[in-house]
Amino acid sequence: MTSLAPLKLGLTGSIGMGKSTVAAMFAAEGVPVFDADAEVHRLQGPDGALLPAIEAAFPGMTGGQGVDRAALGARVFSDAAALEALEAIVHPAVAALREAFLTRHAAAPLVVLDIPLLFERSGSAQVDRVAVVSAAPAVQRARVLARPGMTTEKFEAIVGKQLPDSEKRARADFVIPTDVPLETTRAEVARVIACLRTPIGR
Ligand SMILES: CC(C)(COP(=O)(O)OP(=O)(O)OC[C@H]1O[C@@H](n2cnc3c(N)ncnc32)[C@H](O)[C@@H]1O)[C@@H](O)C(=O)NCCC(=O)NCCS
Ligand SMILES: Nc1ncnc2c1ncn2[C@@H]1O[C@H](COP(=O)(O)OP(=O)(O)OP(=O)(O)O)[C@@H](O)[C@H]1O
Repeated sequence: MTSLAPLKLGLTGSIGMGKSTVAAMFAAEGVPVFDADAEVHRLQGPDGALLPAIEAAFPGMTGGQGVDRAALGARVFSDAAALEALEAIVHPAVAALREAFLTRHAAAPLVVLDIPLLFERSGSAQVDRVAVVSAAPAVQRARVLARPGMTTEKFEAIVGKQLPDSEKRARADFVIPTDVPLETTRAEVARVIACLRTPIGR
């Protein structure tokens, strides 16, 4: 009997739209989730596998606690070439971890790949369906600017590097609203799972 590979749902959305929160809702429903951002934090954290390569490319940006995220963010979000150099170090490592995750969960009917830059780095070709988490711009802005160390300049630099939310919504199979009560978002997550678990949804 041929084993069906998992249906791969890409989960994406711009900064502060609610990817991590919605990914946790899928996980709570028993769906295996690959969290690319969490893997990047591990790779860049204390004893992270990428620290030597990042220190070589960006001297002084790592220490006992791993990458100095604020300093490296300030360095790369205002310099396209520097961001490209950092991505060239990080993205292949994340891709290898993503393949290991898919192998580990080969028998699951459905898996979620939480990838912030799914559309920006043509990752959508590697998934079967795409769900975009989305909220009104004012809600997104308020959430992100409330974060410690975040500035308007950094927020706008990051948003400027990400595909507009309207474009992501237009390209998505599912749009999961996050500027609504958590229960409403959770119900939408359950609906997406139910849809993808039926043969028609596949
Ligand atoms: C530069 C770094 C150290 C800054 O860390 P910091 O904790 O300050 O920001 P954080 O990682 O939480 O990202 C903040 C926001 O920027 C977005 N973002 C991160 N990297 C990028 C990128 N290369 N292009 C566009 N947006 C990005 C994230 O999706 C998030 O919405 C970090 O963002 C990083 O290493 N980025 C490069 C790797 C990458 O592309 N990661 C995102 C996809 S896996
Ligand atoms: N209905 C909702 N669904 C999801 N998040 C919500 C909702 N209502 C409020 N929030 C809040 O919005 C914030 C979303 O932040 P979260 O870290 O999930 O976004 P993100 O897209 O992962 O951000 P980043 O791209 O910076 O990693 C959280 O603080 C969450 O509690």
